[in-house]
Amino acid sequence: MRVLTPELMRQTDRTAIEDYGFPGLVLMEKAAMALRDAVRPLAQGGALFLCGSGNNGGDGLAAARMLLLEGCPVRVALLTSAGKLKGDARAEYELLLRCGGAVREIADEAALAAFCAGAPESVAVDCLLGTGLDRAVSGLYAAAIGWLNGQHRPVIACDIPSGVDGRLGHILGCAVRAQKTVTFHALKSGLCLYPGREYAGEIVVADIGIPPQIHSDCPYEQLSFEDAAALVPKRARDSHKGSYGHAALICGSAGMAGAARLSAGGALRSGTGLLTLMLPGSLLPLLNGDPPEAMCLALPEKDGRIHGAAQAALSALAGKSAVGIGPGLGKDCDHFSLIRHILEQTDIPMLIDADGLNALAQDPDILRGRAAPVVLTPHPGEMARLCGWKVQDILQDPVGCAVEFAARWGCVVLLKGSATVIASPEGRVTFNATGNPGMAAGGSGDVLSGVITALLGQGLGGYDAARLGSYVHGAAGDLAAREMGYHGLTASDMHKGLARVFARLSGL
Ligand SMILES: NC(=O)C1=CN([C@@H]2O[C@H](COP(=O)(O)OP(=O)(O)OC[C@H]3O[C@@H](n4cnc5c(N)ncnc54)[C@H](O)[C@@H]3O)[C@@H](O)[C@H]2O)[C@H](O)CC1
Ligand SMILES: [K+]
Repeated sequence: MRVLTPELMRQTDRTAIEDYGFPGLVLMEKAAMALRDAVRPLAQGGALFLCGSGNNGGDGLAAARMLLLEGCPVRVALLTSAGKLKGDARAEYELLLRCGGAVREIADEAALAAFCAGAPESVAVDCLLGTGLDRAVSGLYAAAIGWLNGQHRPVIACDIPSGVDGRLGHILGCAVRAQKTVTFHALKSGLCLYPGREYAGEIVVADIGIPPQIHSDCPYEQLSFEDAAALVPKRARDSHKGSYGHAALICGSAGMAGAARLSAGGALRSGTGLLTLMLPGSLLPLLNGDPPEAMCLALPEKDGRIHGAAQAALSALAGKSAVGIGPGLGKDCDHFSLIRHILEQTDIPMLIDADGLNALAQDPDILRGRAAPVVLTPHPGEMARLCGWKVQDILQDPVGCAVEFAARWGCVVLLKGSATVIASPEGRVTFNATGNPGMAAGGSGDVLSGVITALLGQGLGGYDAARLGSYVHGAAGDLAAREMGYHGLTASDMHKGLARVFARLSGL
């Protein structure tokens, strides 16, 4: 599913109008119909529209007319003088008046308060600001947003909740908290990132007739269920365990044997044909053959951590189809050399997580020039150590950070967060839409490492393994949360969820 920035949306709009000859008013009418359809079921007691000075307001004026003509009581406030309306918004204003509607021009906060006081309508519609938002909201618009957020009837947002930056999802001053957002033609990146995503409520993407081929090369996307299903490795009836790869996980240390088990469960529930855990030998009695499906190999260790193990690991990696390194590894000065040896001396697709990333941060230059896929799965703190950005700056612009690092070092970056983003070396970006706050707990990332390593081992490219892995991991957490809730959800609960998600994606 495509995701656009406001800038790309404006270009798309312009191409549809100027190159294809779509009248702008036709697009606005289609947008208004989709908005009307979302408002209608809630408008038994009438609908109150708050409209701004641009085309977002124009959509609202058109939707108000459509509902009025259906017999629905509507009241419309315009937060500018009608004389200042331009183009299609002006045309919609005149149509509304000719169809018997009334529009109250609101010049100040007192007029707004008088208009809104005791409003009888059962739904409010936010058509104040859309993709044209270009500065922090203040004054009259801020008062209107404050009123919408302070009252109890549901709010439907037109295109994007007013005050949410359509690109980065930031709140510019203040923003509308909507129950539902009807967005046009494509998702906007600001609706995929927090806090914008939360302010939007349920999101509906409405087709307004713009040909899909315009900007079909747009680099941003979000996996729908169907997109994810198409990426799942297919299984032929006449296949065997060798057909689905042999994944290796280099993981675990004294006190963190559980990470190895969690990661192993992630790989085993994601279709790997075979799995070998490579661990400090002292951990083997602790694991005690659990999980039974995994083979175990003891690596040299020091103080409970893998140490001096490069040669042993390299020979054990012969014949493996993917390697994941990091879960529960602990910090050891020797890990950097282990990672460098694997990067330089194998062509096995590789995932690096957790303390593997902290080791890599010593010199990410060792990533350069590797032909086989490398997937990094940092959280913002690990990302900061890797790239030198401040955590705060990464949180402000996770896409910019992930894209820059992925392009610079030729790897796939899966930057974790409430909205995980995955960037490819070529500049493609997937926003992950699955997952929930219950997954913000220790061990969740270990499971993800296992999932992605298993997918790499089954032949998926780095970008597809990371984005499908992120999708199924989040969806497994969502399934588990239905049973366990957010507070009681543990990483182990996600293993069975993974199996169920893959079953659904495979049509079973
Ligand atoms: N293909 C489409 O996407 C279509 C989109 N439509 C709708 O049009 C808006 C975008 O319209 P635009 O006129 O470009 O911008 P806005 O209506 O969002 O607002 C512009 C208006 O507001 C002023 N402004 C900007 N920031 C602020 C602020 N903080 N406070 C007050 N005023 C502000 C700015 O100066 C302009 O005057 C899109 O979202 C869709 O809803 C079409 O109708 C159909 C096709
Ligand atoms: K809006």
